[in-house]
Amino acid sequence: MKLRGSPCGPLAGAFPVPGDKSLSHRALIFGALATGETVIAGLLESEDVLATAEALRAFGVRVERFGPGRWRVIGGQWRSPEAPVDCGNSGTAVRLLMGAAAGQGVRATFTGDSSLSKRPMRRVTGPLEAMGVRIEGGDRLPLTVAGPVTRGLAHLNVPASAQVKSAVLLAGLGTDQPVEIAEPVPSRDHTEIMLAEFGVEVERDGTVTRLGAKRTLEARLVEVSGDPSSAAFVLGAAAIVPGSEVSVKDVLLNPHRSGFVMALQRMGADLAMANIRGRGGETIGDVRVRFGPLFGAEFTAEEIPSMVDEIPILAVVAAGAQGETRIEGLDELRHKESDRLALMAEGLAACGVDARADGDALVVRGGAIRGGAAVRTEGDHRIAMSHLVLGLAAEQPIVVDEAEMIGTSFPTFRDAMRRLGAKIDEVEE
Ligand SMILES: O=C(O)C1=C[C@@H](OP(=O)(O)O)[C@@H](O)[C@H](O)C1
Ligand SMILES: C=C(OP(=O)(O)O)C(=O)O
Repeated sequence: MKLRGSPCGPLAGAFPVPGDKSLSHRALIFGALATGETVIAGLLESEDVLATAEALRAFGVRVERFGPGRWRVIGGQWRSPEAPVDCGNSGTAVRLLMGAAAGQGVRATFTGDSSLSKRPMRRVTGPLEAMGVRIEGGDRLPLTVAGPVTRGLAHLNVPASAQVKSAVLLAGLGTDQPVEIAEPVPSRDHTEIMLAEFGVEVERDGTVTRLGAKRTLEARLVEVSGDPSSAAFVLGAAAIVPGSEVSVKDVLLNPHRSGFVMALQRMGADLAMANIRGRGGETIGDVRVRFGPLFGAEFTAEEIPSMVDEIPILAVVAAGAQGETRIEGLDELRHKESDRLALMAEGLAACGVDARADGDALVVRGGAIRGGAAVRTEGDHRIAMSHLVLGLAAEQPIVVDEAEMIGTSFPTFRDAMRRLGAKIDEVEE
């Protein structure tokens, strides 16, 4: 399905964004490792998260939906699935499940779609192998992981990856040996926070995270807050469509996830945060953005992990700003659902924006956005949503070639945007 984002009037409204994808995967997996019945409210029911739910069933775990966003997971000992476990498009699903399965001492073969099958996995299987886990396969799926974990590990998490850190911590639940991870640049810490909520002893000492003696989980209630990576499309659109004013409610504001909000502020956006509070060990709140003048800015490699999935929409915001924006340290973007660095430079340029990749940096010079182009997404949800938002602020509509994949992270994107006044519609073929 092709979608078109067209120039439109001001966006206005307030709404709660759907549940956070990172928290949703973790709530299901941790519930599956816990003793007792975990109840989850606000789970993101996107394809990536549903892939995790289905995978857990293959491991013999009872996972049930009992209402919109309301799920029940009955944890216990996992069994080795006979058939390969298909993780679809989701890097988080496959990498966290490899670690968790190893820690449970089971054997499983993991597969994924064509995009996931191109993504590097050695970054996870390497550390798991060092923990005594048997691995069959190379750097790409399909791969077989066979527990048990027989050794502890001290791991240096470079490049900063929360998926690798999580896989090591989850595998570490299966041993009483020391397990620690050092991070020169911190990646998102939802695993550390949620494991502690589930009763695991997690010691955090500056840049080092260590598992303590208690490595068992007890079931609990998990309330999933709004996804800042989805909110970024809404806020980014409000920042560049003249006259807009939009608020997102109950969104996760963990400092390792709020890089995009900080970036908007640095670019001069009219932005306010309110109602900041704690929930389930995380910080959440509401964010309001009003259209106003934006200015180009520089972002360094150290800032990237706090907005790694938001770089495509940040590049779109940069297209609507005055002057040059330079975003450094984007090598990891080449290893996501697509080569996001190359596709953003290509898509923006096709829409008449002065944008280019410069080594592992993205350089965007803002100004009038011509649009009037069809853009290639290579099935990457964030590339699709970013260009649809760009179309709202362009002179001519922008068409994206494949929009189904938006369902992997933000299935209600089109409805949510349309309710705010955005013009996003299907292109008849
Ligand atoms: O742990 C997570 O939930 C995620 C970590 C990030 O990946 P890396 O760990 O590869 O940086 C991010 O890009 C992904 O969307 C979700
Ligand atoms: C990179 C992403 O997800 P994952 O790694 O889980 O596929 C994303 O959602 O942008």
